[in-house]
Amino acid sequence: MPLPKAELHLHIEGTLEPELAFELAARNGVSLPYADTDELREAYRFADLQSFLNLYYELMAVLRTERDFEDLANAYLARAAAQGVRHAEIFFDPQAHLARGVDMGTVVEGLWRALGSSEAAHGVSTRLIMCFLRDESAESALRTLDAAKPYLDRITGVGLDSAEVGHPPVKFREVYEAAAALGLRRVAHAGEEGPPEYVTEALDVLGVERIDHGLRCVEDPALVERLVRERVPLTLCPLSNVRLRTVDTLADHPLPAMLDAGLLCTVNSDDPAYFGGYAGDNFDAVREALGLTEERLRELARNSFLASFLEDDEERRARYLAEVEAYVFPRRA
Ligand code: HPA
Ligand SMILES: [Zn+2]
Repeated sequence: MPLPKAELHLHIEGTLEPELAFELAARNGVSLPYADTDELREAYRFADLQSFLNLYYELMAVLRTERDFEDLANAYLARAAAQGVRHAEIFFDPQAHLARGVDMGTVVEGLWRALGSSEAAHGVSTRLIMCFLRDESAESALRTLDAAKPYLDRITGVGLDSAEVGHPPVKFREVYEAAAALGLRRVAHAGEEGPPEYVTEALDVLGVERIDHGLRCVEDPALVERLVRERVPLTLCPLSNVRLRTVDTLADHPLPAMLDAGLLCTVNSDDPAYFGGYAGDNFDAVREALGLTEERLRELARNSFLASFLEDDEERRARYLAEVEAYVFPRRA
């Protein structure tokens, strides 16, 4: 049995495995510029965030119907459950679909068909977080929030993703204020490729409760001190960092130093179909590469539930936390 954990940084569109991409392409009569799954996998050599995003947006062309989004989410939930994920807070990128003529209802209803039955089908509780694309305009983000209004009973919060550098959090002040007024929780990607100042701005201007990635906070000791003091969770994605070249190798990842500093770190998969592994694979990889002790791994799992948006179900959070404390690591060969 794998260590129980929550996944807090997961783009549902980034769970599109090559096999499912080809299946959906055939179902929808969409042609992909790759001969087969092997040729597609060959394209998974990224120089940076943008080179990944180009492929990520290109492959979304196969997602057209409610059933496509349902199948995508079910495939993710099954894989996540097998790796010990008990609770998943799932990002989606509506603007990328609206731009292709796929409306908000198709996306949210389709995802919900899987998320609404996830506890029964997979034993995984879920939340949905709608992300704004930061390389699109602030007006587009406001229109997207407006389009989501009929579905707010299914959406827990808002996030901010896509190309970071040159698109500081302040650009989205207005839409985050509007989201807060609607009772939505707030998170944002910051400090993945962008500078530590973007982390500070996301906290001070957007009022976010968690920072997605936040890796580059380590360049600013005063910021680290603040994140520790205010117990701001960071949703780290170690395999993503290697694939997008934000760290050279996993052995160079600052996760151990960040934990030593007292930061509330969590480990997540980001876009597992593209970056070489799901949540459990990320835990295994950091354990191996960084020599994390069982108590450090337990701390990461505990942090994931402490950082999750389970305020409306504290009983469940307590149950998950108890599972973490009771977990017995298997003997290693
Ligand atoms: O890792 C990421 N960073 C920013 N935007 C994204 N959209 C999907 N994955 C990512
Ligand atoms: Zn991400």
